[in-house]
Amino acid sequence: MLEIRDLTITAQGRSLVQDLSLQVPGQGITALLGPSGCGKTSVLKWLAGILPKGLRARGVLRLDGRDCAAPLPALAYQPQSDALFPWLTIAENAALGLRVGGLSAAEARARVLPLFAPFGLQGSEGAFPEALSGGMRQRAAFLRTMVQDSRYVLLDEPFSALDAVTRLRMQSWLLDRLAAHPRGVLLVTHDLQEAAALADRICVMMRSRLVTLPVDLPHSARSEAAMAPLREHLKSLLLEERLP
Ligand SMILES: Nc1ncnc2c1ncn2[C@@H]1O[C@H](COP(=O)(O)OP(=O)(O)OP(=O)(O)O)[C@@H](O)[C@H]1O
Repeated sequence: MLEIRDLTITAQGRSLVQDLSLQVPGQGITALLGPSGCGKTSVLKWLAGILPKGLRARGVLRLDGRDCAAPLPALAYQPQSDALFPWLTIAENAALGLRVGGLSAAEARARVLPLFAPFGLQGSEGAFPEALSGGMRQRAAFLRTMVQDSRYVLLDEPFSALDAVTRLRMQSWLLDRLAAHPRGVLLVTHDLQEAAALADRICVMMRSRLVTLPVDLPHSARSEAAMAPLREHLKSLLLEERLP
């Protein structure tokens, strides 16, 4: 279990996140929703140990019941921007996390290349990021994150640049991958449909509290109609939060 306790993030004395406590179980998807600017990305950056200089944080991070400090090798992080290195090929970018983790170039390449076809990236192994569309770059960044063996994965709007069909494909790939290799995912998304389709629990960041909603229905039973009441509930929570 990954736990955040009483996290407060401030910028120039202004509080962005106030006393947030959040748990991410070691299996399944925890979706994190909230109005734009409520601090979701900042929470992920704090977990990843890369909070920008202008922000200050106070809070406790616990892994399996022990206090610890970011960055943790147990966490892989995919930022909102694809953060690919322009001077590396897509295959080299995709293999980077594994290389940092200690694999040789050949071993890392052997792990990432089989994923190029399911990710719709076949043929672009030797290309540089500037030659790819935004959606392709986002998939390359997703590949780089998911191919790592880390126990927890932090995903900041990983499918936002994808067209509807590719997004469904990647979401389905993620569920299959998690079924085969269980790990804990913290997924920041603005997409209520995505949260309802994927998450095992949904956390909504409100100004004064965090609302956590378990989603118990099996993924196979989550038709749009079946999930409509949950989406409406989420929508009303988010609309309520926007009121003055
Ligand atoms: N480096 C920084 N210095 C000062 N303020 C910052 C900095 N980074 C973010 N902020 C502010 O912190 C607040 C939270 O930003 P953050 O990106 O974490 O929110 P978010 O919920 O992820 O937003 P979105 O959903 O739009 O991506 C915003 O008001 C933002 O302007």
